[in-house]
Amino acid sequence: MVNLKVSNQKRNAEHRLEFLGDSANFKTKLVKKMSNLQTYAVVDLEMTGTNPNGSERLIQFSCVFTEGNKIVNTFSTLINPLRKIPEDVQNLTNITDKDVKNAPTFDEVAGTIYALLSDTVFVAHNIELDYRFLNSEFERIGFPKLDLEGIDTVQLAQIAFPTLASYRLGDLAHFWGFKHKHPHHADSDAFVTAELFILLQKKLASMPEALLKSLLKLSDALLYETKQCILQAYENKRKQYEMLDKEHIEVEGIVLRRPRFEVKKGFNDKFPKTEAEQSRLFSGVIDWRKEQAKMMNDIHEHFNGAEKMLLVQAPTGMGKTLGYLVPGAYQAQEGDSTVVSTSTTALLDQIVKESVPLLKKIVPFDFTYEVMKGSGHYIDLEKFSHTLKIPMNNQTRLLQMRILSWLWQTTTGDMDELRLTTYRAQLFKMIKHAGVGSLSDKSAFYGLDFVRLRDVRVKFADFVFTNHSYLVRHAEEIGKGKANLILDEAQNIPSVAMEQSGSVFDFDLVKIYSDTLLVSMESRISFSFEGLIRQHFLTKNEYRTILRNIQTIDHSVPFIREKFWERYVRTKSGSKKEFVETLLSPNKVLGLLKENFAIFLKTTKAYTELLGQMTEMKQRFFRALDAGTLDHEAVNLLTDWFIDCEKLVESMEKWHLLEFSELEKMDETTLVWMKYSPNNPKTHLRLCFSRLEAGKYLEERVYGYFKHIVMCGALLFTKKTEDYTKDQLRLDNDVLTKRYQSAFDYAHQARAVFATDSPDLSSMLSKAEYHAYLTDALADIIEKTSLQTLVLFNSLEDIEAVYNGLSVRGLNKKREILAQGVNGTPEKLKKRFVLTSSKSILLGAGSFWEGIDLPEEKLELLVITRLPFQSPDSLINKVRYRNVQAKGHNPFSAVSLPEAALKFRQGFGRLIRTKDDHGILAVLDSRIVNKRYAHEFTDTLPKNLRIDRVEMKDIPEIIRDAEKDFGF
Ligand SMILES: Nc1ncnc2c1ncn2[C@@H]1O[C@H](COP(=O)(O)OP(=O)(O)OP(=O)(O)O)[C@@H](O)[C@H]1O
Repeated sequence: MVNLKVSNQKRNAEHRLEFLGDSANFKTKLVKKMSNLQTYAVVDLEMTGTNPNGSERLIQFSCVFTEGNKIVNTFSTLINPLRKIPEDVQNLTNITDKDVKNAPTFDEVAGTIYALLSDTVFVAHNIELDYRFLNSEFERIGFPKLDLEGIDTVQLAQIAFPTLASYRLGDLAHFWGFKHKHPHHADSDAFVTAELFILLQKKLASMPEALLKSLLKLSDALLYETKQCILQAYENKRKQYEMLDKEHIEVEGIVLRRPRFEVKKGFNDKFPKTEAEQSRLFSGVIDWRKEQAKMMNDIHEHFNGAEKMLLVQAPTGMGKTLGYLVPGAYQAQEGDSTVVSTSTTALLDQIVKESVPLLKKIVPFDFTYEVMKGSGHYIDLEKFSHTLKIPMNNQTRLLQMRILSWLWQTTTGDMDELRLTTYRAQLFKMIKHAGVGSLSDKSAFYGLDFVRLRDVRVKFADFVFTNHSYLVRHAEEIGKGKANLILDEAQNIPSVAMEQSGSVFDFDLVKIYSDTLLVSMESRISFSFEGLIRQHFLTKNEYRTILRNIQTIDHSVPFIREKFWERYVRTKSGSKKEFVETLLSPNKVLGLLKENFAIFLKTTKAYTELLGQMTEMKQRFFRALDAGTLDHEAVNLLTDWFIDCEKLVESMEKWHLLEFSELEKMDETTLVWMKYSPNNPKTHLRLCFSRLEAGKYLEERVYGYFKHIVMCGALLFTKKTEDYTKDQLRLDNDVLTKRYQSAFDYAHQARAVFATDSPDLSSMLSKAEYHAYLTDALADIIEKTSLQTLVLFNSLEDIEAVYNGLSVRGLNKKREILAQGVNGTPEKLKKRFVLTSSKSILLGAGSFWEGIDLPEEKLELLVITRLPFQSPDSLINKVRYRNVQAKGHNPFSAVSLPEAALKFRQGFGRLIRTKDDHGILAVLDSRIVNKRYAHEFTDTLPKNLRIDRVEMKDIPEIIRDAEKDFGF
């Protein structure tokens, strides 16, 4: 690293280069230039802030030069900004006022930097910020703007490695093990970016020519001259005349892996029952754990016995997943497949990414598995291929490039692999799979379709991994009467079954979408459907019938809505409630529709016809795109029209629930209700359907399709809730049950601290006050401790509010704070949380309470913000409670309290995952101390766990004390 000592003199460019004191290097540079070897200047800047108003100044400039994929020189200098560096920037960069006191000012080094960068290509991680900032600094002191080609390594990394959880420099450096001595220090950031840039160029060079060609076609959308990297890789490949390897196939410019069907080799290994056999099998991979071994043996025996059901209560962190996977794998040689269903997709992801690779190392034979999710998770290749031909904005083009690169690697086509924060982009609506039934066998992609291939492979798979919501809808096709079923966290399946059988018909959404379509179709101002008729895309008559069907829906759905409103909505003026739910019966709905029979029939006919017309139009559109018979405007118009029409059709999907035959089928176990805003007759009116009781549904539509079923959970029920849970799961009272002991020494591995003085939450004045209180409490803990922390919440709304509160205080600049729903999906956040090199804080709800595995230093402090009572206001819960009441029980003590206590115990279970693990639990809700039911929660915790009960202000102190005990 060259450290500059500069004089105040202005120097000319030649002078400045000599000034580097490395003239030999300068000469070699010139020689290389002449031989056309491009020099890249990989730059990183640190500044007093990022405010774009021209008030911020540079505090460090660093640059690493690369040529031919090698680092050839480096340059770095601190810069005196002639002002105070804000505290948070000093913390982030570790550059203090003292460090820059004797450094040169920008005026003094500007000439040198300018000369150094001339004739190079400017490379940066987030080029927009660095290039613009540097140029505005030059302009400020009277230099001309730099006119360099530029490359952005963020975009290149997103294309070259499309499935990473994060593209932040620190995370990428950590992922590849690049040395990053001082993150957020420009010299080390520039060095790491240079290493990354070299890696990215190598990755591009490894891509096949056909893929590079398709990427190149879209690459005008990239920032600055980032495209050049793709062009260069493509040109090099073209010169090599390399054929596409046998593993891949190209269809219409999309490079895909050739489908492979693994032929299973016969094996005949006996299930290891004894400690000696098991220890031999596990050796070098996992430990032999007594209780886990017992569980394996019990499940193996169950799979080979006569009983259908087995309940397994295995304490958290015991290794339940391998406890059922090992016997499942051995069952494959009996010709049985094992279906494993988890309660969330985050847990599904965890099994596939973490437990399956372990299992592969343990068992001495190979096994196959398939993951089953709803078809909407998968990409429809035909649809994606069409989007490549349609005009798109730059953001979408970048996404398409990432998808092209991902398709070169993926074997599943599951878009979750892309780990995007949201899948809300319009592109995903256009390319998501709508099920095998929606495919055309004439498509060039038909034989390669991911969902079709998955459905073929699943027939031969030894394991099928799915989640409860997919299982309850597809049990017949997955189980086929011969598979065994493992229900992980089985206590959750009744509510999933209830939810899945539920549907909503939103009258007003239909009206919104039909209005939008009519505006575009009836418009005479802009280019309209007449243009399509002129281009012979459709006839005038076809246009009229499509328009008529949409108009029918547009008139008659609101008409029926009014009938429901007039008859059943009871408005109470001054009601504070945002929404009211009114119970109806299927019979009442049927009666009202019968009174309006003619209009109901007309709507059904229009909807059915529109569905057919849309499919026909789509096929015609794709043919026209291939033939190139439509002009640019027509393509745009139709693309928008299809998106709007798709929305209308989707909003009408549940219309079939109003079919008389459907309504007549509904018995007393189906609940129908209306949901509306009582104070505003103009807001959405929704008709909701749901099952009241899950047991019958599970018995008929799930259990029947499996040979043996194992229901697992940490604590499926307590004495008090046993009857209720068994009733919900439709289990006999004397169902075979196995319980296992925990192997952890909680007295030495964990500590807990409870707040005694949190305000009574029910009497707090507003949500905002609760959020402010919680933000204060958490900020205090975050500022005074430095542990890897998971904070559990009961709602995403609370997470967002607290995250914003912590950010306003600047805490997210000191520690990485990951917030579910703000920074990404649970899967993505978990990966970031586990990979991150610094001690971060994760704010999570839902799946973070149960099943998520964060061993040892990956979780040191667990904060429970509030006892996890479910909202009693949702109609489903109201009805559940009413049913319990009707049976003579108190709903609070019989359902809501025990459910919350079990969830609380699950949450605590995240803390200790191995024998060497240590952790601290902090509960910020003083109901766990003060309420008469507090013991219901504490009883679920290990008996020998040390618990301190202190005022909120003393909690950080206790945590620090425990921190010392555990040697964190
Ligand atoms: N025999 C073993 N030896 C060492 N590590 C193990 C063994 N069995 C499992 N593990 C590890 O222990 C951790 C906990 O396992 P698992 O995720 O199956 O927990 P669990 O028992 O299902 O708990 P929870 O109910 O909280 O989900 C995992 O990291 C797993 O890889």
